[in-house]
Amino acid sequence: MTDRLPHEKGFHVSWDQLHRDSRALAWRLDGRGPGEDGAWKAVVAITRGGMAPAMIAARELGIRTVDTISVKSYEHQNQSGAKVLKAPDAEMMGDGTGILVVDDLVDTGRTLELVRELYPNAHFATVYAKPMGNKQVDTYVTEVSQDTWIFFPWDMALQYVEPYRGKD
Ligand SMILES: O=P(O)(O)OC[C@H]1O[C@H](OP(=O)(O)OP(=O)(O)O)[C@H](O)[C@@H]1O
Ligand SMILES: Nc1nc2[nH]cnc2c(=O)[nH]1
Ligand SMILES: [Mg+2]
Repeated sequence: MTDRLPHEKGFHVSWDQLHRDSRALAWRLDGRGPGEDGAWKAVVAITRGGMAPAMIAARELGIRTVDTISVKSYEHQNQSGAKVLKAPDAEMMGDGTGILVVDDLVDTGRTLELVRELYPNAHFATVYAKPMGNKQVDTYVTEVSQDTWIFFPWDMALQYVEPYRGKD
């Protein structure tokens, strides 16, 4: 995106790391919902990146009601450049009370800002957060600097590398 700083650093997340961090996120949220015993009503994943963390969190917290919201961001000059392509069940969502909205990360905060406008009482959780967007998140696990690009396991593959001293 045009308003993002250049990314000087890379933060590479393996499946194992993502699993551990998503579990840590779930444990932080345990018992903090508005229901009986602090239960949450449902988990809503922001697709696509939120789906794996949301699945892991739903499993940890014993939540079987899982829905999705799909947000597409546009690179226009105006701030209203994000659009909902697929909304979760309206009756279930209400104003967001008791709903755990999960995404993999918050960067500028634009995606969460839009979802928050729609469901102001939902709880917003991400695994990773950058400073520009972290005020949009209620709970997160790890903060990385704004000039860091996070590489997720679904965007990577194992590759052969030459030995440090070159081939024999
Ligand atoms: O805080 P922001 O600046 O809005 O950026 C964060 C969003 O960007 C990425 O999703 P992306 O839109 O790239 O789509 P994807 O999840 O389908 O990969 C990421 O998964 C977050 O949803
Ligand atoms: N994979 C990935 N997607 C993003 N979308 C916005 N910021 C990021 C990032 O750091 N990594
Ligand atoms: Mg996303």
